Amino acid sequence: MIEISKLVKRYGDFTAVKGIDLVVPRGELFGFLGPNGAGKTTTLRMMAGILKPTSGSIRVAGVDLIADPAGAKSKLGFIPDRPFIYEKLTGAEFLRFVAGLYDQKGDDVEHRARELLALFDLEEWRDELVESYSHGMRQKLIISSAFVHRPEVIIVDEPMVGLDPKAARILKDLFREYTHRGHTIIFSTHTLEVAESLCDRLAIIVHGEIKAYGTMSDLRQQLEGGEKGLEELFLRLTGENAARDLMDVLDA
Ligand SMILES: Nc1ncnc2c1ncn2[C@@H]1O[C@H](COP(=O)(O)OP(=O)(O)OP(=O)(O)O)[C@@H](O)[C@H]1O
Repeated sequence: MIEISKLVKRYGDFTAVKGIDLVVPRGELFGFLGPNGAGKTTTLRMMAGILKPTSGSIRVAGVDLIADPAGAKSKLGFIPDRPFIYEKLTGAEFLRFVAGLYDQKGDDVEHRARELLALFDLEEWRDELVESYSHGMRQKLIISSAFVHRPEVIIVDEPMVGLDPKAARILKDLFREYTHRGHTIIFSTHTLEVAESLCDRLAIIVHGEIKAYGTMSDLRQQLEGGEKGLEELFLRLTGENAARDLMDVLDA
């Protein structure tokens, strides 16, 4: 599980994240939604321990990320929105390398790496250098690397970007199975259908603040939305009339 309290991030005079409180329990699949620039990536990167908060606290599986970063990070996997992989490693070597960072090696790691590569149709490419991989293949490899050491919590920034429909479907199934087995996954997405169909609970972030939070039915109640879908709820929170207002300005 992950607990964040009064989390703030300032870049100079600009406050990107304005005191977020959130608890995501064990076994939950949690989604962050929000317009461009809302603060999703900043929040996820702080949760993953790769960006230092200005203030506030983060606990990962009970370990304080600021007081004990190595201890907290040992329980985490992170999938960034822009994958970085060493070009001169093969797919299999990269997975072995990442598992090694978590002090894991041997037959179990090899077995899990093989299964993950097979799941994402990368088996044939396992011994090829990453420099020859397409964007989608790199994305699938980086996703595999977050699962290979079986962390308690996985944090994912826009997981579906660049994946073909088959890989996107596999990833959704993997997320569901992984959380059903008691792990926690937190991800951001712009795909409302993905959020609606996949998340146990979700939060909508606007201008660095959580504006709505809970299950889909909680969100509908908070916004007095009746049976409205996520798209309408989202647009109501984030300003649905932007295009119409622009047309007025353009006098179209
Ligand atoms: N290194 C930085 N220096 C200054 N401002 C930054 C920096 N990184 C992010 N910001 C600002 O913080 C705000 C939040 O950015 P962030 O990337 O977290 O948004 P996001 O919700 O992930 O957006 P998107 O959906 O477009 O990816 C934005 O206004 C952005 O310009």
